[in-house]
Amino acid sequence: MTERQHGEPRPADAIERHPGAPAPGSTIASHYRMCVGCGPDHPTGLHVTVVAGEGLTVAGTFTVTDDHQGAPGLAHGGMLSLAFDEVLGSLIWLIGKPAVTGHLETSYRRPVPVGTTLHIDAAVDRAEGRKIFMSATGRENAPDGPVSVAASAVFIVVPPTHFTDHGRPVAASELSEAAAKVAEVNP
Ligand SMILES: CCCCC/C=C\C/C=C\C/C=C\C/C=C\CCCC(=O)SCCNC(=O)CCNC(=O)[C@H](O)C(C)(C)COP(=O)(O)OP(=O)(O)OC[C@H]1O[C@@H](n2cnc3c(N)ncnc32)[C@H](O)[C@@H]1OP(=O)(O)O
Repeated sequence: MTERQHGEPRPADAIERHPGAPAPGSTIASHYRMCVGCGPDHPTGLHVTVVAGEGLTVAGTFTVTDDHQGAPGLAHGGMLSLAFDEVLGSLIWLIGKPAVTGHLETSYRRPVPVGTTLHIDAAVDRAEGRKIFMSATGRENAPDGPVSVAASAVFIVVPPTHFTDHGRPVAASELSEAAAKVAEVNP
């Protein structure tokens, strides 16, 4: 193998859709019922929904409510960042490897009023070793609406034991089928 010169970018590793990934057009189930990003049982969470796209892409939605305000009537930037973390994080179900957010950058382009539905398109751009580089855009009220927020992220692939080593014991009923499989929780 030829040695890389100083400053020469490392070649990207191949990264592909997992054969067991949810089919394009199908909903990616919330991984944990009380997740503040996607959990259906969280009283004030974002209730983000995500649909698998073609290749390594997903499309998510987040509707801003009074629970998500920073300035009166406007979404808090941290909540918008959370929505992006959630949608970007759901790409792991297409790759079929557990990964956690290492770095997340959000660029706020327009204020997002309460009542807005953000349409968030996210994609895997490339991989380098355990690092997965991703990006996303959030558009106002329609898949082709104006871009309100853009984000990029580096997720790091972790062993499945990451969640059990650092989290708490969990019952399969709290997790999606896919998450229970990752966490190796028996029903
Ligand atoms: C929540 C799940 C509950 C249910 C459990 C069951 C199953 C669930 C399965 C999946 C979860 C499903 C969905 C989740 C969806 C949405 C949630 C959104 C995602 C999150 O909300 S998740 C929480 C926030 N997140 C964290 O809680 C991470 C805390 N942190 C760490 O746990 C470590 O910090 C770690 C593991 C990141 C790295 O530690 P490490 O020791 O394994 O890695 P190491 O140092 O060897 O680095 C290896 C290579 O990554 C590069 N690297 C390292 N850190 C980097 C960084 N920060 N930025 C850029 N690059 C970084 C190095 O530079 C090196 O690169 P190179 O190889 O090129 O040198």
